[in-house]
Amino acid sequence: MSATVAPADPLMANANIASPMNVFYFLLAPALLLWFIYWRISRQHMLKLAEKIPGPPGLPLLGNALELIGTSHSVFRNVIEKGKDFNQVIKIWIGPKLIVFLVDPRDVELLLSSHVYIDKSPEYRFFKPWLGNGLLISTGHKWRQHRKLIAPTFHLNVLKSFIDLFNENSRLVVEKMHKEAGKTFDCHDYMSECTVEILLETAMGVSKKTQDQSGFDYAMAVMKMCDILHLRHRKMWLYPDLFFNMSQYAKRQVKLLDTIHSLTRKVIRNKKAAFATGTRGSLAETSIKTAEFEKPKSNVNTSTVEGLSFGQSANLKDDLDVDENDVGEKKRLAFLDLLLESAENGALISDEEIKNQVDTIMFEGHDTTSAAISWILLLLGAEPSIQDRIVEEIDHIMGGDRDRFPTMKELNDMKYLECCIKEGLRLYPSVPLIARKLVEDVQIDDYTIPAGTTAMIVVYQLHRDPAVFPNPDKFNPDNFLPENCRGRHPYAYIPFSAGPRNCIGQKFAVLEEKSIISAVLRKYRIEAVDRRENLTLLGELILRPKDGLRIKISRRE
Ligand code: HEM
Repeated sequence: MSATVAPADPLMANANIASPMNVFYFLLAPALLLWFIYWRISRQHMLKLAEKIPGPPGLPLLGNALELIGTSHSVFRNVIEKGKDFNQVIKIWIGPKLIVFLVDPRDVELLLSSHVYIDKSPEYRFFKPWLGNGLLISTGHKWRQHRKLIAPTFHLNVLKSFIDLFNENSRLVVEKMHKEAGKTFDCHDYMSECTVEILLETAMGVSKKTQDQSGFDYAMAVMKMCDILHLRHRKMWLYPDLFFNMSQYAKRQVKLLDTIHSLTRKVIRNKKAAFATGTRGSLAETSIKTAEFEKPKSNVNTSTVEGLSFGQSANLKDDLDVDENDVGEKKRLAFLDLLLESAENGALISDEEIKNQVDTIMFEGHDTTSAAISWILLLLGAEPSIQDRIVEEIDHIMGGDRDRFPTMKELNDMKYLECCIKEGLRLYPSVPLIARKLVEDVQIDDYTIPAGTTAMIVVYQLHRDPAVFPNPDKFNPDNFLPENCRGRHPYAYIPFSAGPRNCIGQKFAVLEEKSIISAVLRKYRIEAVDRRENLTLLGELILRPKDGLRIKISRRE
């Protein structure tokens, strides 16, 4: 028994001192010190260059982190206020992390038009459990390969086959909203459900009736998931997965992802089953059959269909503007049809990658558009004369028939409505911040921004530059009349980003918005209940107000 008590033998005592644990601790301290010295030296370049960039003073080690602690609203307000103080390039430190904000169109062009600075900032990794290696967050060869594959599935040639489904779902949401007539309600809930269901029936090609889960449940799970991701951005201690996984948020995330992924898994299962029987195209049924889209004469270039070009793509050709002659038969398939066909024909895309892309399109394709449409309904609700002008335009184009639904050509012709949509996205860009990780030093104005920095484009502020948009806070659709756009810097207005990583769904989004808004306005007069100046803005992944967007509707005679 006595042998198990404290060793009397000094040799045994020495053996304990040299136990593996003690050796580990003994070596850990110098290893950490060496690592710290190496880390400091490797950052000399960054620290030296960062010193020259203007920015608010910060605390040792923490930098400006304390200014970014708080509610989502206060953080967004701080970012916008700081931007006003400095106007051009501004740096802040969040602990060891250097962030540079850009709000000048020339600087934004330098970054976004480049094929070098295409990497998303490290915070996008929080999306991984949800979107895997989908288009939004992937980079390098995989991103290029998949972008090339997917971009043509949002070409106008494909979109024209969606018009009846856009119209059918617009009709349904107008019908659903009928029970709200005369009451105050949040229009965002309706728009979320409608935009999810449009995506299911168009890009995914399944019928919403065959999904067990409503578009609304999915949209709500997405919104709560975005809250968690945004919380991780704001709370530094939740950055490392180790700490996040121990928090209550990780458990909530697992449940939300289960709801989200169960919808996307079912979509793929349904579509695969149809595919196996040789069925291509959407499985959804529609009672609306609009007149066939007029096929353009062969010498007409469809690459810039007037009225559907936004920001940079209004002036430059990009991969979304593929000339009709370049688009092979295979590329005319809708999104999920094309992915399944590609997987069948070779190794371009695996099952897991298909799931990632479906999750990405379902998220990017509904949350952005539902926010944009809801903002516009609120803005129009405060401007009866602008509403009347849109309705006049619609009546003029559709011969005063408010019961039938517009063709693709008629949607294209709704130019004033388009100005309103553009103006809505100027004031309330669905994606208010775009972040890139700089993989190389970049010269911007008089400053060299070092590699390793996160470059943050503050779209919200860029769109409110009084030098570009006089009286920038006013809702003024005339800002987008052709004569007022002339000479405007192409990167001064970028709701869909710009350059090689711009939004692949922008034409889809504009057509969908036109279809829904024109359907709502044909039936209802809108009155804004919330005042813009009283709204608490959450500048999260998607720009939205804290308490929804409340309007009233009344039947239009
Ligand atoms: C009003 C509606 C929309 C707005 C304002 C919008 C805006 C944007 C912006 C700003 C980006 C760049 C994000 C970044 O670089 O961090 C983006 C990327 C993207 N968007 Fe949209 N979007 C909209 C609708 C859609 C729709 C309808 C789809 C698909 C159906 C879509 C699919 C995508 C995808 C896949 C990307 C990633 C592209 C890439 O990185 O190559 N978006 N969008």
